Amino acid sequence: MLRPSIAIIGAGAIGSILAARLAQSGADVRLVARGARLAHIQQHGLHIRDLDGEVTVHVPAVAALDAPVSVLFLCVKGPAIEAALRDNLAGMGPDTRVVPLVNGIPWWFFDDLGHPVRAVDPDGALFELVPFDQIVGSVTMMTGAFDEHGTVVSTIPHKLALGPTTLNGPRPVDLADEITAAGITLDRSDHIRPLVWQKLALNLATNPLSALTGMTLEQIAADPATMARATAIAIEAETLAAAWGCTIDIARHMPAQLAKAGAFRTSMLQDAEAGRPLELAPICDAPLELAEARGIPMPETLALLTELRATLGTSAPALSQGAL
Ligand SMILES: NC(=O)C1=CN([C@@H]2O[C@H](COP(=O)(O)OP(=O)(O)OC[C@H]3O[C@@H](n4cnc5c(N)ncnc54)[C@H](OP(=O)(O)O)[C@@H]3O)[C@@H](O)[C@H]2O)C=CC1
Ligand SMILES: CC(C)(CO)C(=O)C(=O)O
Repeated sequence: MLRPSIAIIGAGAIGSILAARLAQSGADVRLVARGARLAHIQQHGLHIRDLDGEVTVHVPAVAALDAPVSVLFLCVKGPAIEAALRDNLAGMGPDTRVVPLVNGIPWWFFDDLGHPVRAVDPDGALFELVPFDQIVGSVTMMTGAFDEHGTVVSTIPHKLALGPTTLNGPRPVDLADEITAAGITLDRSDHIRPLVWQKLALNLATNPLSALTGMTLEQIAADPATMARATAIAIEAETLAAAWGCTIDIARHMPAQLAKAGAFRTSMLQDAEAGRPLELAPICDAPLELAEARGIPMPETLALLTELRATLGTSAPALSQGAL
């Protein structure tokens, strides 16, 4: 049987793990990378250490796609999506399924708002670029971080949730075999939206706090004052999700969940430590925008974000485009 052609844009933590796992299982996969990372991957391959051990995997790596693929995974930070897509328009044909493995509120999430969420798609460019019926909804439930040798390290089992963006949207049917063959547990859900809200709540409650304090997830769980702050934000996220018609239950499970995650530095803490812009637009600004639209107060979230931005000052420009 002909296997689907898969491309992954973004050779960071998540893109590298996904590319390596898919390539190891014999998938027809290529990875779009840039700069020194592209040269390194072309010369030395991808180095991954996860629960199955340490491997070097050679994956075809290119600077840009030159022909349509069946499945296009976006593994870049939220604010980089538009440029990544524009650089790779040749990879997107009328049958390409686009799977954004990106934290926060996805740009396609509120098509029923009548206008895009400004924080994630300020002028509707993403709506224009990707036909809605080609998008597969997703939630990334895996972790990755580069160690000092350039190896991507992951310490939890790899898991992805994929599902149609709407009940009529494309189903990730032909992707399921590829994902599971790659040793990634697949949660195939016809109701991806509650999972997106659930993950958003976790990221909102932990990512900015970790970037502000430098704490790992288990350190947040172990520090009563910080955990209380995370819980208050998770409760605000629950109220927000409910205002948009979705019941989620995360705050009371969070201490145990964070303790179990161990010494993981969130992707936002990794960015803060590397002096990179933070992914504030989809994870923080978008929920605040949605809260404003429904008249939901989120004082704890707003206070944290204000403190984080003040701490970062102008030396680390946020990629956020939201009007905070
Ligand atoms: N890391 C984690 O544990 C988790 C991350 N996530 C989410 O997954 C998404 C990806 O995160 P992560 O892998 O950590 O991010 P990284 O910052 O590690 O990787 C992003 C990669 O995208 C590349 N990139 C950006 N723009 C382009 C472009 N135009 N063309 C080609 N490559 C491009 C970057 O290249 P360059 O370095 O040159 O900028 C970088 O290699 C984010 O939304 C994150 O929140 C979700 C769960 C866990
Ligand atoms: C692993 C997790 C859930 C931590 O908040 C994450 O998504 C991230 O680091 O961005």
